[in-house]
Amino acid sequence: MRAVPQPTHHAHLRAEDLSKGFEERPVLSRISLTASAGQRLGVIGENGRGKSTLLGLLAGDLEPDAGSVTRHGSVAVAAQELPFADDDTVGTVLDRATAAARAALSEVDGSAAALAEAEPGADDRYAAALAEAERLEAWDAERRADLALAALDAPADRSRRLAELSVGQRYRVRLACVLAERADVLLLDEPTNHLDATGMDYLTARLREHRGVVVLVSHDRVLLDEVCTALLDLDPNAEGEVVAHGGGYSAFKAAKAAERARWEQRYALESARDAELREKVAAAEARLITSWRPPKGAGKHKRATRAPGRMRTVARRLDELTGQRVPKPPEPLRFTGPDLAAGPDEVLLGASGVTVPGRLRPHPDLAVAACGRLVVSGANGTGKSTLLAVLAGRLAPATGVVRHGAGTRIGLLAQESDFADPSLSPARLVRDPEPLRALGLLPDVDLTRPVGRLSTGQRRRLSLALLLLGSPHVLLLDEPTNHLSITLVDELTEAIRVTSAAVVVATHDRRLRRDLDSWPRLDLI
Ligand SMILES: Nc1ncnc2c1ncn2[C@@H]1O[C@H](COP(=O)(O)OP(=O)(O)OP(=O)(O)O)[C@@H](O)[C@H]1O
Repeated sequence: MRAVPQPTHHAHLRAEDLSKGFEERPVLSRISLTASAGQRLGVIGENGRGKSTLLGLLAGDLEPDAGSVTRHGSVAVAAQELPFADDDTVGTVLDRATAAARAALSEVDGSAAALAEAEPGADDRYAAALAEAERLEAWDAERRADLALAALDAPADRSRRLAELSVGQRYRVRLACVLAERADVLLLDEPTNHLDATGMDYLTARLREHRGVVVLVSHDRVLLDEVCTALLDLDPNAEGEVVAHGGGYSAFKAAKAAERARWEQRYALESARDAELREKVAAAEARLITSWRPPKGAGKHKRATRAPGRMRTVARRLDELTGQRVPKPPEPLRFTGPDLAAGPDEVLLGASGVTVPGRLRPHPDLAVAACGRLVVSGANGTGKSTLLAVLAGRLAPATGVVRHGAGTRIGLLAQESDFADPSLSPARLVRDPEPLRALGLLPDVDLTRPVGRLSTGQRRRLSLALLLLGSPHVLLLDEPTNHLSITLVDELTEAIRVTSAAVVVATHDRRLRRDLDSWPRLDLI
């Protein structure tokens, strides 16, 4: 008799003591987690902390150096980049996503035929096939996929080649398929990066109603708040442990700040106690050397020669105690926006009548004054990135004119960070690494690693650093929060609010839009 398939609520994911490193560098050390049906775990932490690596291990795409992962139920993954073959199409991804549903339907047909033939055990087989098809809502799989593709504004034409799609479009195709698949365990890496407001609402609703397990890596504070039942913080606490916090991001932020304050307080207290003890020991030692000289031949002489030994024992014991003390709280990377100049002209940048066929429709003219601010908004495909590329002079418009003020420096942070030679390190990409270090965007250890080995967020940090080092008078920021850690998003928001440079931001990030809601807006349609 065939086993009756497990219903979705038996979905379960368990990782025990997972460790993983690359090129002798430990990235994750002894991470354990458990997630059962109905639990939605957000994974957060600084860029390069190992969030994508953890998802890769949970998915079984990466082998751990130690530890194990147990999965109950089917798993669907949307990684930051979708690997694809040259001839893969939207249809290929859809077929893979609906394969289980199609198999379930064909089993229903096969077992129904067996039932009609009165084959032994056919009734059990038919019941199992029906249960599996119902669990997968298999009859509805194609329609669900179409709905998801439409809601996420992903290309629905089955014959479109993936190679011809943008990174964002490919991600949306993959995400739509993952959401339509009805897998038990969903593993999503930065799912909001390429979504507009409609897409984010759709994603949020699907995740909230998912009956299995969700593990998602995200910098999107609103998504973490609205979707997650717990957050796993990969930045270790005072005990060196990685722990999960119940609730969404707002609760976590408060708990994390309180924990950091306690850690700093404890460290200060233990350091003061330690210093006091050491002072006392040093003073006792000094007294011993300078003032206590018993006459030779006296019994006291033996005690005198033993005394320094005792002092050494005390000093050793003190060193041991120091080893057991709470470690110094790590100094987090702190990004401070550099002092950018306001620009040489009253109007630094202007555009009128600018269009690009198929990418950017007519829209109101725009003029960016010195110290000016502008938020560009619009659904996916309305041409925000195209407009920014045109404004930066990287793309020629088909109609209209773009005016750059004389001597005005314009810098663009594009959505994706591409580096021509991935073997070069950040330090080799600049003439002088010191200003790069001073920005506080990359730790020293990453300044000398090849760019191709850095994590996605670390590469985006580098792009941001290179942009700022050019001291632009106008900052054009295309989805600036994508791939960045939440801490840096907060710091960057503050920096662009106060900088003397003019700033144009295109973003779907709901929290950032709220933070910048006093800025003028240009809505593309
Ligand atoms: N294949 C690889 N070879 C060498 N180093 C790697 C490899 N994959 C990841 N790393 C390193 O492992 C660390 C963790 O990378 P990972 O992408 O998991 O981090 P992350 O927390 O997801 O980062 P981000 O927030 O920037 O996306 C980084 O220092 C990265 O450079």
